[in-house]
Amino acid sequence: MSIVLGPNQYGKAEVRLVRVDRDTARHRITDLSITSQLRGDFRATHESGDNTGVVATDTQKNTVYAFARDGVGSPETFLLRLARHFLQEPQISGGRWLAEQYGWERIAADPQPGPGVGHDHAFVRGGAERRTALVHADSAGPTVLAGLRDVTVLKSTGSEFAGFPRDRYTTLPETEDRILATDVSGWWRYEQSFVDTAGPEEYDERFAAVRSILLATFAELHSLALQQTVYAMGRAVLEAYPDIAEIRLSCPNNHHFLVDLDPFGLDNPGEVFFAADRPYGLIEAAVQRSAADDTSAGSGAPAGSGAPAAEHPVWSTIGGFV
Ligand SMILES: O=c1[nH]c(=O)c2[nH]c(=O)[nH]c2[nH]1
Repeated sequence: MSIVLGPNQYGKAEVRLVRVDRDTARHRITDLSITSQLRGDFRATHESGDNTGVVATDTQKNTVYAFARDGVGSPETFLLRLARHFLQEPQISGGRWLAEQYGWERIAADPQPGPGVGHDHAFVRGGAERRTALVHADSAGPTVLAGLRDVTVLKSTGSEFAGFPRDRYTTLPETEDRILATDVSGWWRYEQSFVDTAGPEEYDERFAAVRSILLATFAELHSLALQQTVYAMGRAVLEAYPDIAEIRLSCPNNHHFLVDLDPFGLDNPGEVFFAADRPYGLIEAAVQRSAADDTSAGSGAPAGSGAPAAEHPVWSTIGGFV
């Protein structure tokens, strides 16, 4: 029997970085949690504790803070900068750099705030929502994913669920009018053409645009199933942006059950709900370009087959849909 070291990576997880841009009196806050993980030839440290090639996780953390002194830019460009830096070491052949960004809004300084106003240097944290970015680097170069997590949305009508099979365990009534609520999380992958040319502004603008498309589609589509809504949201993003190769979405179905008010002699015409927190439906889907349209490397399916492209290696670093 021979035992060998398999795939491995190491680094510092969840480096909390808050950067204040204070070049004018109107400050800007960038609040990030960054994880840096290096891959390469680290057999010596695992097998014999020889740390000659090990860039300490503490050094990785310090590099994050030192680089932030020059400004962060967008999460994507900051991670690309870290990746390029660490890849200069010959023993490092790749890695994975992840950012989660928390949103801060300006506190309204005026009781009747208008657009573009708000306090210069006092902020309130947004909800659970985070913007995410991931740079995965290997011998093929860097791949960039952008995403979001836990964007909580609800529509109070415009959603049905009916036509599903019934067996002896089925109790769910069919409904033509229900609340549809979810926390949208997902990742999308930029084509190399976008990564080669985009700067921080392009990443920021694109993030905002994709988020808007996801929300508008959720709002506007009359939903016959959360599955239909999820697919439509992803589809709308790919239709709007040819340089987004693929998007993966994960959406819990945050059930709102109509409360039976009959025992109290009351009707309930879709007005009083119990918001359950678990169990919840979990609807996940990748929305892809068919192999014939996919221009990225590694597309394995036969051209013109209408089949999805082969799985890009970056997805194995996510460990699921998000
Ligand atoms: O949109 C839905 N999709 C389902 O698959 C499902 N299953 C269920 O019980 N409720 C719902 N709602």
